[in-house]
Amino acid sequence: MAAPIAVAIDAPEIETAARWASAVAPHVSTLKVGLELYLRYGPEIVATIRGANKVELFLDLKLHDIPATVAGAARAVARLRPRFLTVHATGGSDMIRAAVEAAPDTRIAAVTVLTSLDEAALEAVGVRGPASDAVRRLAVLAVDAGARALVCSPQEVASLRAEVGPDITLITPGVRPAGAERGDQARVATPEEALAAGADLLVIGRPITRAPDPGAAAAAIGAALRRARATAS
Ligand SMILES: O=C(O)c1cc(=O)[nH]c(=O)n1[C@@H]1O[C@H](COP(=O)(O)O)[C@@H](O)[C@H]1O
Repeated sequence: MAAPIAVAIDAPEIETAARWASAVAPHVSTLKVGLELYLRYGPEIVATIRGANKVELFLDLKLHDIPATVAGAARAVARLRPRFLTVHATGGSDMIRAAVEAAPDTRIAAVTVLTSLDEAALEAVGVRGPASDAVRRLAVLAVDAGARALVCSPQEVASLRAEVGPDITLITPGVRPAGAERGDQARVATPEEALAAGADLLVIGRPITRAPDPGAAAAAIGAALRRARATAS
């Protein structure tokens, strides 16, 4: 079974993206296309990434605007039939609901607090207290507005699961295998920790795509997750 991993295909050009996609697709459930590729290539990149790869598509555009504009944007990309589409939860209830209504066949995933932000960075933008408090507040707001998926760091997954129940898909970037470079991620955990905490889908980019052999890196993390699952059950 493909591992519950969304590989972030954050490449500067389409040829590299296609190479990464075909290398990792046999090992993972999902491929994620984000702003870097979508803003350069638009729907063409979605067709390329899907190509012959049997994977779900995660379109990570992190929409954040007034409700009417987000509705229009969500409608524009809904025809690409992504499994997931991200919006920023801080856009508020009406904006999230507008996205949900505009893309009924897509799971709108509300990004709570970016995994690159630590407590000090949050305070600098006016959010006081632990990141987990803001994550919880935004998660409840997003689910009440109809979002069926949430993006948070692995550090908040266990408490969010208790808060929102089993039916909401919990997606965690900020995943770093032991010893991997953290880069710009602040709130991180290993793949095994994220899974044990209750994440449904782990977003992993550079630890896979920047490895000497991305296919082997994806396979190795997938195998580690299967071992962790077998030990836990
Ligand atoms: O929405 C996301 O996917 C996302 C939310 C978030 O809070 N943090 C975050 O890193 N991401 C995305 O997850 C991916 C993480 O990539 P790596 O840091 O290379 O593993 C990037 O494509 C980010 O855009």
